[in-house]
Amino acid sequence: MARATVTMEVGNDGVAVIAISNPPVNALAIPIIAGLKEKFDEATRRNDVRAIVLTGKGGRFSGGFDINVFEKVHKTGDVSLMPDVSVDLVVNVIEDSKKPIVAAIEGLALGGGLELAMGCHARVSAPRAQLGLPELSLGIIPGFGGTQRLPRLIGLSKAVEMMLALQQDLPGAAALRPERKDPNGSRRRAAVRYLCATACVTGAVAPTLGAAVDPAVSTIPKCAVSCCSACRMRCSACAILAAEARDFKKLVLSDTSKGLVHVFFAQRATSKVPKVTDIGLKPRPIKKVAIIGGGLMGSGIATAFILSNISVVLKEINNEYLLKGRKMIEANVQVLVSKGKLPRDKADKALSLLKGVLDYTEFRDVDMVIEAVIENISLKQTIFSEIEKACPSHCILASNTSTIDLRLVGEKTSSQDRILGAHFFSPAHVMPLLEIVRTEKTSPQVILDLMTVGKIIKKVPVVVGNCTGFAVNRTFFPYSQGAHILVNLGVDVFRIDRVITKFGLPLGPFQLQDLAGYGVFISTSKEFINAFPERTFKSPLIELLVQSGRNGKNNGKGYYIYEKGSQPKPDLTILPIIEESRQLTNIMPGKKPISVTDQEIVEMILFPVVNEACRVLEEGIVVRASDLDIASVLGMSFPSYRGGIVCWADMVGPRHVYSSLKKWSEAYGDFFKPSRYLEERATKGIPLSEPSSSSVTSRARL
Ligand SMILES: C[C@H](O)CC(=O)SCCNC(=O)CCNC(=O)[C@H](O)C(C)(C)COP(=O)(O)OP(=O)(O)OC[C@H]1O[C@@H](n2cnc3c(N)ncnc32)[C@H](O)[C@@H]1OP(=O)(O)O
Repeated sequence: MARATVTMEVGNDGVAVIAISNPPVNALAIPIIAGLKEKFDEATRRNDVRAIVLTGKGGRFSGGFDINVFEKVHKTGDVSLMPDVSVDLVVNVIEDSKKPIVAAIEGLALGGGLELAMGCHARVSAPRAQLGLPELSLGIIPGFGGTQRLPRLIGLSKAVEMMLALQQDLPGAAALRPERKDPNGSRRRAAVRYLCATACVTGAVAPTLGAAVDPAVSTIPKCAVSCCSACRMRCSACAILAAEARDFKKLVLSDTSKGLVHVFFAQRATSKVPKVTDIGLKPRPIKKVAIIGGGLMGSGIATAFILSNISVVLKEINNEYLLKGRKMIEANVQVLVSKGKLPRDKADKALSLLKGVLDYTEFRDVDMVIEAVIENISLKQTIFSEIEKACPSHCILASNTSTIDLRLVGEKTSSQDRILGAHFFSPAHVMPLLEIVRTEKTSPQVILDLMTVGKIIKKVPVVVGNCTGFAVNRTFFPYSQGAHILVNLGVDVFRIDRVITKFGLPLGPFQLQDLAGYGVFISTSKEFINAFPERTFKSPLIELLVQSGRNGKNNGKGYYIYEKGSQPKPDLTILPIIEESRQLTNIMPGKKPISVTDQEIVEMILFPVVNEACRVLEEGIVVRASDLDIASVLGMSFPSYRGGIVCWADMVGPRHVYSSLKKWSEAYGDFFKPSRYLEERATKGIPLSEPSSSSVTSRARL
């Protein structure tokens, strides 16, 4: 591993070039901060140094403060692990230096990296460099003076936009002109070449922070904005910097930051799959993809590929279906154009990469096929036998099934080594998760190829094992089951949805069922009842709703009424249907509705999900617990600031999860029965996320 160092070279012209070297992103690790102080002190002392340039090696200025330090603070609770950079280095050493200091920015200057640059007397930036203060995506505010210096340089409103990541790309040559005459003007003029940064300013990440939901999250924007306003009011510089540092440290210790930092590392860990990414394989290029089935999923998948410049052959069984598929793809692309996210010429180029077909002739030179037809085993088996013959021998044969065992899908072929699941989430061109399902026969090369092309189409691929519902749907199956139990125990449907959205999920379980359509609920329920009969609850509610002519959003009538142009409204005419369901299930103790708090509603719905996650972990369906976290955030929209399902359960405490489930299983049956894994971890006081001694190692060691 390359060593983190800071170097200094002094030229004959008297310019000292101080360079940060900490690949891959020149993060400001503790030794780097110490090294910077040392080199700046030396440059200040030396008589042969007349001016200083601060830069980063390897084409990147700096990706900011070392996020690993936050992780250590979260583990230890010791905030003193973070050095005082704001005053100690940026003000006392850099800003107050008698010698002019210029930051030379290439590649990226993010977070603390940009803050260092802003402490310099001037900045020179490559036009395409990525500048941003993305701290909010980690649950914190900038802590090295960024809330003060950025507004001075680019104005308050742009600065706030950047910090809140409301505006991802400011115009390319947006000059970051000083808002007012700077008191350090003489030193600035003395700088060798004073240029305002003419950079492509990018808030690096557009976090979905759910600020309206979590009080801890909403304090972040408040802190950032109040620090910026203080700057505007020209409060004393030291007082403001102290306030910024205090708020920064307070936020670092919050659960929100813990969750978001965990998600940052969890997402990156998904790229490391033992015996796939660490055995020297090189990904093969995927230039042409065939998609079978132009329905909602198939057309979404096709959209994702053409938008990333990959040619798609879309196969349907007749012209009518083909036309429907094409129209859906065109509509997907058009939405992006209308929202200003895609220029018209790029949209036309993408659509030109789409070719509709009714037979397999075009399959002769495709690199990958993704089957996206209805969930029917024999139909899928026939298709896989046909594509095995029609495609070249290197071609990857993938299925977008969300539940069917992949060994069955490929049973009638002799190509099991190149068969795997490519499970996209609806809408496939929008949702970022790609669940890659491998069987014990899938070759590592094929997994690596799909991971690579998955990233090209801007997905986050998570490799999982083969079982009913795979990792994500299996883990979250109890989500709707728990909600149905609660309703049949007498809890109000709309209250459940309200409580769950307040917790941070975008939709409650019943609105989600309305959105997905009841057919999906009925067919997946069947699969799970077959696979796990001892822990499924058979609610008659959906069938009663179907009998009453409802099919959710599809026909405008479900738990809610859907009318064009207005928000879904609770439909109180379903109350007698719910009553009928309660009569049939007859699970209310003493025939009276149970009384529960909002917290109990959340826990009775989400603890069974945690319980299933425990089984998924025990069976080794995922490589590491954090893969389930990222899958829950990106596939099921679990709030990222809670860190994902397992991380959240560890924060809540496995003991509490276990004892609650045990109590409910005694009162309401085996659906709540704690799994062996949960019981063992809760009893021994081991976090659910900790790898078992026999399982693969954690992110840090991979
Ligand atoms: C006090 C200050 O105000 C506080 C701060 O500065 S907080 C930090 C602010 N900076 C950030 O949030 C930037 C975070 N990083 C990123 O957004 C992206 O990594 C990037 C745009 C810099 C580069 O993206 P990309 O080229 O796709 O590489 P990516 O895979 O994300 O990262 C490469 C490696 O660098 C690591 N890394 C990136 N930024 C890091 C950071 N600031 N600290 C520590 N490690 C970092 C990643 O964990 C990854 O490690 P791995 O290879 O072991 O998994």
